[in-house]
Amino acid sequence: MANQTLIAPSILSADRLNLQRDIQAADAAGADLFHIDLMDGVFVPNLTFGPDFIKSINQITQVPLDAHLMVSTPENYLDSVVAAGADLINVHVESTKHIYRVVQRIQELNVRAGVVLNPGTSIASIEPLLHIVDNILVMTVNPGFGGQVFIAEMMDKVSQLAKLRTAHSDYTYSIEVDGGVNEQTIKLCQQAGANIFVAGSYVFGHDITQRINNLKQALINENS
Ligand SMILES: O=C(CO)[C@@H](O)[C@H](O)COP(=O)(O)O
Ligand SMILES: [Fe+2]
Repeated sequence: MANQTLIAPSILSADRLNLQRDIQAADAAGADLFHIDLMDGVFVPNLTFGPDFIKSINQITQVPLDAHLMVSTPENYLDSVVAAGADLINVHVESTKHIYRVVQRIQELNVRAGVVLNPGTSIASIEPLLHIVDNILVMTVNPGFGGQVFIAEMMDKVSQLAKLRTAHSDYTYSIEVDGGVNEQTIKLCQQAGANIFVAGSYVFGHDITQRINNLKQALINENS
């Protein structure tokens, strides 16, 4: 996962009444990771899924699961999210008083630990964590909802994180982007240095196979 290029469909935009159908279509189309947004209505003004939902998804796919925790005091959910089958857990810096401890706890549970930067959160806020985190998720929209417009200014943050990793041999994090990713914006993200690409409304509610192919193709074309 560290340097692998991964397409991560965000379940938030899948059809809730046909979730299994949508997930299995994305799985068959070559989804590399499923991104699951947990929102508690406190850290962000929206309510979504809990750990039981992750467990259900885990039962219908072999694709690894990325839990994006938009909850206050995420430490209360770590054990249950791991037990539910998450392979990567991303936690917002502002959601806990003890971000270092939260990262350590996720890693103790043998799961990859990521920190999330909101559009208004700087790299400086996670500087003491850069040598221990497995992933950094750069929000390219404000957290809480799918279908928002990509904030291109966040590409500076992505490229700075990529440069810092090159300059420090002990920094091994992957770089993930989340929000407003489509067949155009994914190219900007890749050029800036991201390698995990979350896409919700671009993938679901459309021809899922075609949309995942478009994202992969955009990356292939960038490489060639
Ligand atoms: O975390 C979030 C939103 O808070 C995302 O994961 C969204 O689900 C992305 O949706 P799109 O912007 O791709 O529609
Ligand atoms: Fe997300």
